[in-house]
Amino acid sequence: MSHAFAGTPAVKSVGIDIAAGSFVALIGASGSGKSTLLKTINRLIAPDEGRVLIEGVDVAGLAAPVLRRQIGYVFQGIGLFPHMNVAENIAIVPRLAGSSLAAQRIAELLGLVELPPALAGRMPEELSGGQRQRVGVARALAAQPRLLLMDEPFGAVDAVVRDALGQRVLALHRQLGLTTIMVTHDVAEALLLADRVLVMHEGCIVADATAAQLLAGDGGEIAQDLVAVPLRQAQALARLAR
Ligand SMILES: Nc1ncnc2c1ncn2[C@@H]1O[C@H](COP(=O)(O)OP(=O)(O)OP(=O)(O)O)[C@@H](O)[C@H]1O
Repeated sequence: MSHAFAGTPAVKSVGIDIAAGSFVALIGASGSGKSTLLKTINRLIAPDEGRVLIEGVDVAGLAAPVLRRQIGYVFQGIGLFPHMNVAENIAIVPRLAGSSLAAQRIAELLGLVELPPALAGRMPEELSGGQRQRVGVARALAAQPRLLLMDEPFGAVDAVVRDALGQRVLALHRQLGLTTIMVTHDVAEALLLADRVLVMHEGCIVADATAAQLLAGDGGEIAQDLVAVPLRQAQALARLAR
């Protein structure tokens, strides 16, 4: 599958097969094509060449509401609607598909991301950055999707919140039996959460490995350059702690 913007290739003949139930992280330098690849899955971008199949069905042939119910999407920069309260934000995908969410279901979704039900009536501006990220995840899960796509879901929060959110998403991935694909700039996060790491470089996938394989030195030079950064930091911290 390929996609170019005004003649400039962003994704070049990428072919991947993702097993149901896996947690895949997509890492790589800025501009390497991660978001473009992710967006072809829920048709925010249509590939110029090739197809995206979900359980054998070409997404190009699915009606938008069907696709949105199947795929939860956590936007880069969260993207909560500022004029809607938390409950309305969470209910937006089912609403677009013509159904509503009961208050009890909103409370349940807030519970999944460890937020109190009382937050349902708050506006996004009245939430902390971490709480907004959690609402973004709850919204993505509202239509009970089987596939969860996340584009840099934990940007702009401190390391402690980021770690807690990552762990929560991993727990939900397991609990709900999701297939999860996450774009992240944080290589340590990718290694800690994902059972498969794809490394993109200039529109191509240059490595496809498990965290253990990458940490053992596999995956090639570009992958190893990325992995070296958190490894060096971890080693330096371990030395300091001695
Ligand atoms: N809407 C667009 N119009 C034109 N070019 C675009 C558009 N979106 C992305 N690109 C270009 O396509 C290439 C891949 O972008 P993409 O956003 O997929 O990269 P990325 O790896 O997700 O980057 P980042 O980590 O910075 O989010 C880049 O060169 C980018 O400038």
